[in-house]
Amino acid sequence: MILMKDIVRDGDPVLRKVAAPVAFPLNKEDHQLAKDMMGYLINSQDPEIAQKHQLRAGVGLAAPQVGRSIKMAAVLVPDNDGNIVLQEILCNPVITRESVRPAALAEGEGCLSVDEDVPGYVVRHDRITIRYQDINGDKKILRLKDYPAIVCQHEIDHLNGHLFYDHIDKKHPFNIDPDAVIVK
Ligand SMILES: O=CN(O)C[C@@H](CC1CCCC1)C(=O)N1NCCC[C@H]1C(=O)Nc1ccccn1
Ligand code: NI
Repeated sequence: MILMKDIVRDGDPVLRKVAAPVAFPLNKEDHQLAKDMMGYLINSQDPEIAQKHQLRAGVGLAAPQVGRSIKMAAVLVPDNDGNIVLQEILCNPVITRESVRPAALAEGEGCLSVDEDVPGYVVRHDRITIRYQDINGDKKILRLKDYPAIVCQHEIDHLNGHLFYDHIDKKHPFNIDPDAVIVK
């Protein structure tokens, strides 16, 4: 079971590396890691389990955040009513298309690997197309917009050594294109 103590924090170089592609079939260790990463998200979104184990609720987790520099991330994305709209293990994900139109979370972003708050709009793309392989190595395509698109961009960033605050305008953190979608 992954706990907060297993989550690597900003300053550790692993968070700034470009992670290595995963090979299929996944070896036992990487297959178990995928299960454990999704398990963390499921546990963290259950108030009782999260409270018991002091887990910060998360909607995504990338392998570098648990010290493994491989291109694998788990996403478990609820809508505002708490219904799961995206549950997937993204292996070797590549964003093949991205809208010109920007989007940002109204509340800004945080990261389980970044303990301090960094205020400001994290400017991303409102719509993206992702090509990836699932846990079995099957090639998949995802076309996403708004919140699920933002979550996946945050996770794919981790696999390429980027953190959310890299996308905040230092001088004008709350400046954003008037055409941007502000996602609640
Ligand atoms: O790389 C992955 N991470 O760093 C975990 C992050 C990923 C999200 C941040 C913005 C887009 C993706 C994460 O989930 N959070 N960031 C820090 C604390 C809050 C938490 C969160 O947004 N929780 C949440 C939201 C809705 C419903 C349930 N829980
Ligand atoms: Ni993160």
